[in-house]
Amino acid sequence: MVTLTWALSLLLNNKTELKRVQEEINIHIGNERKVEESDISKLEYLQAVVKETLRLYPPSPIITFRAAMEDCTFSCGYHIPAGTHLMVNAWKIHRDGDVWEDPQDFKPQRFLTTHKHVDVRGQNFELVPFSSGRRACPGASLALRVVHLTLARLLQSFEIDSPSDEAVDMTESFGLTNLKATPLQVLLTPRLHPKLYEL
Ligand code: HEM
Repeated sequence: MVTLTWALSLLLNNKTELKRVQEEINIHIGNERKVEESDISKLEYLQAVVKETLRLYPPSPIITFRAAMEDCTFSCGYHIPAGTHLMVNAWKIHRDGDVWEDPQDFKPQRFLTTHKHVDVRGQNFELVPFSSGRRACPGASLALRVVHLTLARLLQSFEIDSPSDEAVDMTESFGLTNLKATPLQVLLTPRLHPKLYEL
């Protein structure tokens, strides 16, 4: 829910990207049937939007409860004695200007070009929304399936708009979970045949 809220907010503030995902869904699935889970692998731009959302707004921005198992010294000079309690600032890593061009900007395209091989599952340390290693999020696969399918269905089924002309407020809350500080309001207009909305 947190990631869906941020993804919709980002898309509302970047209408070209919103149209591009909807166009991709039109091309690969059309408007005669609903998007299914098996379609997601074809929706590369949608996947890039989800990655870019998790980069800019990782739901768990600080990864906590770690301790150094042995003394170690980083190449940059930091010495970490064994037993030191550690926290990883994923939010900061995800906006590191040495790794990401225009780190504050929403650019899903980067995951189809310069960062094509960077994934969110903990193998690439510049993008760790689910953390990494043996205590990484065990719900990552489920979360990714739900986020992709729900976002795809929403964007396929509805034109999405803001009730006002103002940009969506992107203020983040403080805390262990990165919630949007203000509620997201959206106007939904059906864009498919009425029979596709029947339960
Ligand atoms: C977009 C959605 C999600 C994100 C970004 C996320 C992210 C994370 C992160 C960063 C951690 C900390 C891992 C660490 O300390 O190294 C974590 C832990 C955990 N997550 Fe998730 N999570 C998500 C969804 C879920 C879901 C859907 C479930 C369960 C169905 C889940 C279950 C857990 C559990 C049980 C842990 C604790 C693992 C441990 O301490 O060994 N998460 N998650």
